[in-house]
Amino acid sequence: MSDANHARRTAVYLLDQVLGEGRLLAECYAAGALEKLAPENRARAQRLAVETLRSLERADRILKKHLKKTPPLMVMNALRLGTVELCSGGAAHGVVNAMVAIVSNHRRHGQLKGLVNAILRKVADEGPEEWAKLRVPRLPNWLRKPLVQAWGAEAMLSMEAAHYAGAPLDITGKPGADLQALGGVLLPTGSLRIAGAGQVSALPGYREGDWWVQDAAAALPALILNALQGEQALDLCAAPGGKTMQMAAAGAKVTAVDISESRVARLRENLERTGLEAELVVADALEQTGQYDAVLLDAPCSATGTIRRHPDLPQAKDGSEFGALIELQAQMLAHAWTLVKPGGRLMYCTCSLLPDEGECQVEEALEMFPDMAADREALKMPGVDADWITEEGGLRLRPDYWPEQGGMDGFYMALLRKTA
Ligand SMILES: C[S@@+](CC[C@H](N)C(=O)[O-])C[C@H]1O[C@@H](n2cnc3c(N)ncnc32)[C@H](O)[C@@H]1O
Repeated sequence: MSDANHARRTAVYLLDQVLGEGRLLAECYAAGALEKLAPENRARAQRLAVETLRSLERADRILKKHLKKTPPLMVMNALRLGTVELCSGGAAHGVVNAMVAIVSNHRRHGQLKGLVNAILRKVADEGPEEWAKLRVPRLPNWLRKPLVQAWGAEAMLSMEAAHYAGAPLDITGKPGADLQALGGVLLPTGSLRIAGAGQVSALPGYREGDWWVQDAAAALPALILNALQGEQALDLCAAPGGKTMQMAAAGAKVTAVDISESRVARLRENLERTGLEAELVVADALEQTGQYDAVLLDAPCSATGTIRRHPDLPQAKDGSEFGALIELQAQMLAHAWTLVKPGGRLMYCTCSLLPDEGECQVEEALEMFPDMAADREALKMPGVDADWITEEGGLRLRPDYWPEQGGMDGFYMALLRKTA
């Protein structure tokens, strides 16, 4: 099998895992799904799976016309991948033959190769023209409904357009690092944005540890917390460490806590590459003790703010985990508050679009703790629209913000000060 077909076959496997087993792509990669591929083919398989998931609704609409009944999932996914490739400029001959070969090699479904051939030939003829007329893919209803309720139908369509457009590469530089060789655009909040970056580890300054990958929205919590030279800072739920590195680079003495050993290993690698220092602790944030000037809690959440880069999430999940996450966030926020020195501050944030994981958590904490006050002034900075500041005093970011610059991740953050 050619390299390209190997990548395609792996992409079909990844689609089977996401759509059949409810697994996230990151879980599949961690379990070794890409191990047998050469590095350039890994990137190719990932890109094919991600593009197919992002365009799933469009592919299904085109295929529906040609299918009398839904074939087994593996065959359906091969058809989906073929359709996405054909409708985004793939050469008909190569794509059709590849998908036929992949299905014909399958132990149980090999006999359906004729069906795949017939359907993809039709798609090759008619699909590309139809594709352009189809609507921007919508989120599945389990997620669309609460988001429409929170932000309205019009905002939902803008967010879906942002999800479909995908995300550029944003990086955070070490203070004083010369990032000119990277090109890109300096965003008003200080992140550097690079379109069509290619392989990250091949970019100038990566090996030297001059910068790290971090969405512009994800860079704001540590900027707003503003841990200073010599301050004791605690990063709860820290891995892979974007915010730990920001605080360490600012000169704070950082303790970084995360429950996942493998994710802390990634955090350690990131610190080694960038030459930054932090004390690393593999533990449950709820067990952490001590008193700190600045605490950052990037609580585990639905991650619904990251769909631009993770289109697998709405397809693999169904919302059944939300209740437990919301409860855990409330517990973590209350515990984090006990770790803040009088006169100190807590940054609470989540990469979620759901108010239950952001606005509501802070609203309830403000009611519960009389010594807690939300600092609105700290949220004002170039590039941040005053309208994004919320009633309870947090900052709401959405993927449809900064549309001309290429959007941003969905995020919520609030800076909570403890009265001395
Ligand atoms: C949103 S990610 C953190 C991203 C990180 N702050 C950054 O900027 O790179 C959430 C993290 O919470 C960690 N986590 C989940 N439950 C935890 C717990 N009970 N205690 C500590 N960490 C936890 C996960 O392992 C995961 O690394």
